[in-house]
Amino acid sequence: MFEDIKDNNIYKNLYDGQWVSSASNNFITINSPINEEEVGKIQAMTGEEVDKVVSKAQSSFGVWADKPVSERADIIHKSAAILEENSEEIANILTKEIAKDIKSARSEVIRTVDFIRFTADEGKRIQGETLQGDGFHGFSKDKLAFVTRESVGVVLAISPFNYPVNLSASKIAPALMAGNSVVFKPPTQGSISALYLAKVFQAAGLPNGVLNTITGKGSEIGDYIIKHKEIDLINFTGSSEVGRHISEVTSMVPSIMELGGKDAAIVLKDADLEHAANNIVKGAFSYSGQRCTALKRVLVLESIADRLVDLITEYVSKLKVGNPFDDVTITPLINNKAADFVQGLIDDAIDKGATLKIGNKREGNLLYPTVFDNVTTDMRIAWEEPFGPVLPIIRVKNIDEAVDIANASEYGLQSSIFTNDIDDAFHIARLLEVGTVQINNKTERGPDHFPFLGVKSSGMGTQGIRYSIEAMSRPKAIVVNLRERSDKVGQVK
Ligand SMILES: NC(=O)C1=CN([C@@H]2O[C@H](COP(=O)(O)OP(=O)(O)OC[C@H]3O[C@@H](n4cnc5c(N)ncnc54)[C@H](OP(=O)(O)O)[C@@H]3O)[C@@H](O)[C@H]2O)C=CC1
Ligand SMILES: O=C(O)[C@H](O)COP(=O)(O)O
Repeated sequence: MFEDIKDNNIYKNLYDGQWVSSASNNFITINSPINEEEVGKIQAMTGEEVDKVVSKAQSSFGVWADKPVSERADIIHKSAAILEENSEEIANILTKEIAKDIKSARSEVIRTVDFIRFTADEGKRIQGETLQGDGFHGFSKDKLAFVTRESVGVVLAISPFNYPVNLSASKIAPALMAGNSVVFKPPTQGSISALYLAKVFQAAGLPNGVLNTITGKGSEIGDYIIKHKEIDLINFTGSSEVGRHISEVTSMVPSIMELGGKDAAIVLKDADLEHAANNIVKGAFSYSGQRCTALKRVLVLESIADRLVDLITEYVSKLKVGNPFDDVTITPLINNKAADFVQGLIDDAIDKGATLKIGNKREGNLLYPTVFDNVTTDMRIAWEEPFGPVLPIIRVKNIDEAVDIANASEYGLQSSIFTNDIDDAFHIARLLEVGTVQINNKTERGPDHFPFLGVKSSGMGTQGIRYSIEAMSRPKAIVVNLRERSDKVGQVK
């Protein structure tokens, strides 16, 4: 099934329905973060090849957009079935390539199967509408708008390393259901898993040229792709830094961005502390904290802080650390640079007097889960996104202080509130400057048909199955202006 996507472990790219090699002869070796072993090589594509890919996507889009939506849905459903059949092989590649623990890798693939199926069904339900002019002063019933939903053209999908299958499919499938063609630039570390996914869509029967891939380092080829004149919409997930850069260098290109976060868990006096601690530990440490929605700080009322800190420390001490192919939660970070960055945040917190409860142990890029109590707002860890297994706990005097600190972040993805008082929960939820507030649960993106969005530096636009299809399509109004008639008036029964 995946034979044609590589040659001697050098992965090719999907172009016009064929797996092709780059003329650049410039390869990027993908080593496993687990042990540095080579997983494979990918190709650094040239600007000229990018031009060919984008114009192929432009010329192929009309045929796909014209296809009845039911036929598009059949192909998308088939890709879900093919992905499911090959889930074990793809989960294994994922684990090797990004060191995600095998259980989470499997669940990433199966969640993606479900996502694609739901998208195929939802796409069929998305309808236009008709409007009558007389709702607006000065207009009559003789003016009628037929509003349909149209594709936007070529969608550039750029995904991050931490969910190379799921966050790629969650752009590609809705873009395709909306009738667009797709140029897909996967994360370099994650490219191999992502190319498997592209093969799955191709094998399901997508017409040639409707989905094409571009591999190469974002820092080298990224700007060339995003500034391409024939890209009609950019759907990007990644760091706020790169997201901001994309906004700055593109002009008049609609974009959807899911960016970084610094999600806070606010724990009130009456919370069920065991439930809160359990959720906080899962939320902060799954995939070693390399999730945009990871809980990245705890704001706890002083009166219950000792107990909560003890519970969190106890649960963290039980987390298993090691090889992602074993039954562990904490695995090596994506690379040494990422581990150095997290270590810098840990060192800064220690220098400034935070209380280390557990952790601060390192073996190369494997960082043990680390918890700090008594973190103060002069410490970097109070504000910066670690994307690693470290959790700062900040003690607050009251709810107002918790809300102020939560909102002082440059990010605004999600927040959790733990309390048994629904009035307090709603009151605080309304004050928080984030896309989503979770009451009595960890922060998380799913279920995937819920809206997913960030405010401030956490993003723009909204994703989530129906929201994504809508965001990657546009309304078109055809307005009929009937001639006025004076022969009969009034309501016909
Ligand atoms: N809000 C959300 O939904 C999510 C947010 N994130 C955020 O993503 C970050 C971690 O992911 P990471 O992959 O490191 O993020 P990056 O921003 O480094 O990279 C994301 C993607 O952008 C590409 N890229 C880099 N530079 C450019 C450029 N100039 N033009 C076009 N594309 C470019 C990368 O390619 P290459 O790999 O080749 O550099 C990669 O495919 C964290 O900050 C995290 O919070 C992650 C997941 C979800
Ligand atoms: O990339 C991320 O980090 C995701 O969008 C978060 O998804 P999750 O909450 O399901 O882990």
